Amino acid sequence: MTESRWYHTSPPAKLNLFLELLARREDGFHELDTVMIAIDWRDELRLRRTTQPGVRLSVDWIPNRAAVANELQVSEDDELLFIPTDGKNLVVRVLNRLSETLGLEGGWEVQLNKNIPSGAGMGGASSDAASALQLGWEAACETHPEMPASSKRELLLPLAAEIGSDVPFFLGGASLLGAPKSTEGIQCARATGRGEKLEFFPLANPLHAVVLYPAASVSTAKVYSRCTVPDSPRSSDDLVLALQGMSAETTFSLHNTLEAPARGLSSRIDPALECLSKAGLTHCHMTGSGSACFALADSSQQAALAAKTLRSTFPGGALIRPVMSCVVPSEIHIA
Ligand SMILES: C[C@@](CO)(OP(=O)(O)O)[C@H](O)COP(=O)(O)OP(=O)(O)OC[C@H]1O[C@@H](n2ccc(N)nc2=O)[C@H](O)[C@@H]1O
Ligand SMILES: Nc1ncnc2c1ncn2[C@@H]1O[C@H](COP(=O)(O)OP(=O)(O)O)[C@@H](O)[C@H]1O
Repeated sequence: MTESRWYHTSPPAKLNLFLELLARREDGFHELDTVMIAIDWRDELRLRRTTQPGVRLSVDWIPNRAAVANELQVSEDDELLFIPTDGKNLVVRVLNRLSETLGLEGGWEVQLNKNIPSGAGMGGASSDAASALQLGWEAACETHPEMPASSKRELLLPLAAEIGSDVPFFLGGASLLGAPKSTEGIQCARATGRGEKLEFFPLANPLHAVVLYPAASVSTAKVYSRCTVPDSPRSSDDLVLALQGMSAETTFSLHNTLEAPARGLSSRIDPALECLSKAGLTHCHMTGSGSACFALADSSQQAALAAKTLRSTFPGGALIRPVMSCVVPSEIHIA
């Protein structure tokens, strides 16, 4: 077995523009209707195949742990900065499963540099896992040229869904069908089921936003456990049409049913929503199971200015960034 070259990409985060519970399932999960966009707040992931078995993962923060701790106003060993490097990391888990599925000898060397806050409702772990799947496939094809490219979709999609509800979203749509990237322009998806059943669609216009992570970790399981399925769930139909520029309505509304229970679990979400609203931004909501919140801006300039103002006015530690919608999956480069 030979070693491969280094493959790298920049896993994007996501925002849930809409999230509604439809039913509680027998397996303890909920049937969802959610609309997700990928945003250009990115981790950095590099990997190669090695002759040594197992997954050797090293993790650091961008630009460095001390700078991120300072921005969050926490110590460098605070729980907020903890990222597992063992089998609890979804990157390790997905590469072990890929090796098993493809019957690969040897192992993997991985470098993960975090930018996306962990446990923020921004899908950082799920996105890293999807990128590791994509890079792992490319590296495996280099050392095993006999692998049929046609089997990529039927092999990777089930693995992604097994690792987490949001992982399939970050694999993207057309790219798994082998369509050339340029024909994609896909930046949004409606997800149902646990979140793994996806309908990708193009945004009529790029979305600009400010994301504010208020230095608080919220347990996804606890948030869901405090939710009740509404008698008449809202539908994302109108939003999906509006995002594609296919609605007669000039305005649209966003919604996240996990927001209320999450606000009861963390006192940092209300001030985040309030400050985003006072910064002249619209559609202020929490993403996913939180604690990160976002608000839409009319342009990248308005988003940059609002983020700058918020960094000087928001009380306590936070990561505050202007962001823009982007395509999934992210570009793969070979070093
Ligand atoms: C909330 C969302 C919204 O996009 O993302 P994040 O906020 O985590 O980014 C997802 O539904 C996160 O899905 P997933 O990645 O599977 O959540 P996990 O952390 O694996 O699940 C933790 C727990 O959340 C509950 N859960 C999760 C997904 C789902 N559709 N229904 C649920 O009830 C289950 O109790 C599960 O055991
Ligand atoms: N690659 C990873 N990056 C960040 N957190 C990870 C990763 N792999 C596993 N985790 C664990 O997953 C949880 C956070 O997952 P993450 O996707 O960042 O949260 P959310 O889905 O709420 O945005 C934490 O418990 C963290 O320890």
